[in-house]
Amino acid sequence: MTKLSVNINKFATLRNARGGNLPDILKVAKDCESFGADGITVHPRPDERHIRYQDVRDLKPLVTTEFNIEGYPSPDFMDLVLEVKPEQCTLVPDPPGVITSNTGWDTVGYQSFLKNVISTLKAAGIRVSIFLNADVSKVEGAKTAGADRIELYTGPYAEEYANARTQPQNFQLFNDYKNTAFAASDIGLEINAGHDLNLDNLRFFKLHIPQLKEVSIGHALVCDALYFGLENTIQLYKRQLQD
Ligand SMILES: CC(=O)[C@@H](O)[C@H](O)COP(=O)(O)O
Ligand SMILES: NCC(=O)COP(=O)(O)O
Repeated sequence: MTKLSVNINKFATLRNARGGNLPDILKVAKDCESFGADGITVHPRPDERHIRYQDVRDLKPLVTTEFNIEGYPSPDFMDLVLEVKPEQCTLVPDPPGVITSNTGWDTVGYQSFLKNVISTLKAAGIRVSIFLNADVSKVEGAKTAGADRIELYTGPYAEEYANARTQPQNFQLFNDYKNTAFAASDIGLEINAGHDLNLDNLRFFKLHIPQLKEVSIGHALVCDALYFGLENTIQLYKRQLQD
């Protein structure tokens, strides 16, 4: 079964809208775990518009499943991750101020930078995943940089999946995801995926990428929780991830 890591960024967005502590994201994280989440993901951004650096520190002793911290490896981010020591760190090439993540790493151009960052994280015992587009040509660079896993950036998949309902013959893009996943697993990289996954598109992805270890899902899951409740929603997502 593929693991579900719940990204709790959007709960922090709601909390920050009023400046108080509602919802309490520490309680949210604990509740997600007790409702069945296999992990908790956070993506502290430089402007701290949702998850704050202090949230990450406060979450660490409470999270009993897998803690996954995502972000661009700036000096501040690296200090935080090395202090908190999550089970997994997912490196994302986001420039500061981007609305949301929108591409994977150029593992060729950033090879020596990634190698350096990844060796530092791995020396601290942290598993490293790197955010990658569905592009076979970037897979080898992920391996030589020292990553343990890749996280397939599924934003374009989600967009194409929605269109493919009316024009399934146009769903060529999915071959790129399959080829990238198989090329990665052939050289010993494990496969995560995330971004814009939802209750419509998750099952198809899971069924066609059998190596899928873990997905991290936030935005759509939080939107669904408004209608179905958090516990039901987590169970609905988990059902999509069954073998
Ligand atoms: C790497 C990735 O795809 C996620 O972290 C996603 O970008 C969520 O971040 P936001 O909640 O800031 O949009
Ligand atoms: N790594 C992807 C993630 O954590 C959540 O992305 P989204 O579901 O909020 O688009």
